[in-house]
Amino acid sequence: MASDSEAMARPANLTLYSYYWSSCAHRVRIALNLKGLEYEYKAVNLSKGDQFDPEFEKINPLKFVPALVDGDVVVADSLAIILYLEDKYPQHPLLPQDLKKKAINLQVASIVSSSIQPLQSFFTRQFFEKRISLDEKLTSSQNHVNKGFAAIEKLIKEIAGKYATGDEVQLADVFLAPQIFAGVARFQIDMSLYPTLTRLNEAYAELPAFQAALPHRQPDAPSTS
Ligand SMILES: N[C@@H](CCC(=O)N[C@@H](CS)C(=O)NCC(=O)O)C(=O)O
Repeated sequence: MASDSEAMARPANLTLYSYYWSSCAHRVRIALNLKGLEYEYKAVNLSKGDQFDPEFEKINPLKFVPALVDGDVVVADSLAIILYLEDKYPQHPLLPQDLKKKAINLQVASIVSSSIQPLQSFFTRQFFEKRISLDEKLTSSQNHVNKGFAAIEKLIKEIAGKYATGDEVQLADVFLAPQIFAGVARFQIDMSLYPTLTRLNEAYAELPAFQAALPHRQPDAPSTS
């Protein structure tokens, strides 16, 4: 097994299957940037149905982005990918040693990835497409995002420093930044309800690793001109 220093020294051979607008892929882009890992970006155009291509299905049988290929390792699902990166590339650790802080980081990541994003997602909204109106869809997404944000605000209010669980950027931040971005850009969430999250979001905007991961900075983002 490679030691930590070997893993850090070895140039990575990483390919990320991503879609610029995917909040799940956005998380992985931040983690890769924080760890200083270069990667090849392979766009999977979700609006055109590229996720259903049989070639992509070989990479992720669930037909979702993100998926990561690292040499002979193929891993899908943002949390699994980021925990894999954490083990293999320990530079810029995303999980603190402190057990309480570590638990909160995992809890925030899990709230975002299982109790917010799947309920607001394109897939769920598409299922309801013909059954409920556009307004009802937006309200439903907003309710799920607000429920999750209210819980996270309470969870981290006392423990937050410059970032969600202290003065280091950790896993919770990697999951929060894309969810806040999606909350504002897609679901018009009133962030004034969440002063801690608002403050954190302002701090994320200053960080190059977060800036470079933004949807409009990706190679498959539509040109604005
Ligand atoms: N739990 C998975 C969820 C992945 C997921 O829902 N991906 C969305 C984009 S954020 C997707 O690929 N949707 C395609 C579709 O609904 O067909 C993760 O965190 O990676």
